[in-house]
Amino acid sequence: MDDYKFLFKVVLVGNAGVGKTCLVRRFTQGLFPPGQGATIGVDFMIKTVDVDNEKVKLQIWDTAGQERFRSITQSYYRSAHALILVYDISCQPTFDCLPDWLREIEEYASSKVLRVLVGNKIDREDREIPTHVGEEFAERHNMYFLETSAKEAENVERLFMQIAEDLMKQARSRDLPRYDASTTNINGRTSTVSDSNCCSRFQ
Ligand SMILES: Nc1nc2c(ncn2[C@@H]2O[C@H](COP(=O)(O)OP(=O)(O)OP(=O)(O)O)[C@@H](O)[C@H]2O)c(=O)[nH]1
Repeated sequence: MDDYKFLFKVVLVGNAGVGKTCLVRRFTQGLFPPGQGATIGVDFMIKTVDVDNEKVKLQIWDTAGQERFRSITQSYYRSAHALILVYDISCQPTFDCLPDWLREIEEYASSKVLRVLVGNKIDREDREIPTHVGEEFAERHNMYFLETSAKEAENVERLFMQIAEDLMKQARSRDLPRYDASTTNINGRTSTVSDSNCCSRFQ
């Protein structure tokens, strides 16, 4: 039976090739897929986890990093409870693009969205971005920070579990409205909420 107490929408963004799909696959299926093709548009996977003995369903949206899909992926920001912004610690340009991604997030996502910065591929030996540089960026922009390896399964479980715990805490303290699938529609109105701006997000 598909019973759960909370449903949260988590959206991954970041440059093409930083490992978004691999992070999602690692967490939801426990594998590191060989020869992963680029994501076309948006894909999603579901995983239900236990937090404090409650079932929390995470709907994880994996967006394409390629510029040509940007207008599609932007429409998914709006109803996100959490946004994971990913860069590749061995690829400086993916870090240099972070301010552009933040501008997108500011424009399209709720100001209350939980924002997480992730430096992926820490198994690689050709690191270009030191940990402290990622940390400082995250601190400056009020983001939670973690370095991961989808390949070696490092910190991946921790990343999503931390998000689930934080969102549950917020939901509990702010009495989050019941999630309604129709709220994922960017122009969607729902009868369950009175403020058309907030939908299933935190107030
Ligand atoms: N060494 C290493 N390689 C990784 C890791 N995560 C992903 N990769 C590799 O990076 C490449 C891109 O991974 P994807 O998960 O497809 O990247 P993406 O961010 O989803 O890319 P788009 O779908 O184009 O936006 C693949 O060749 C992966 O095998 C990691 O943690 N370590």
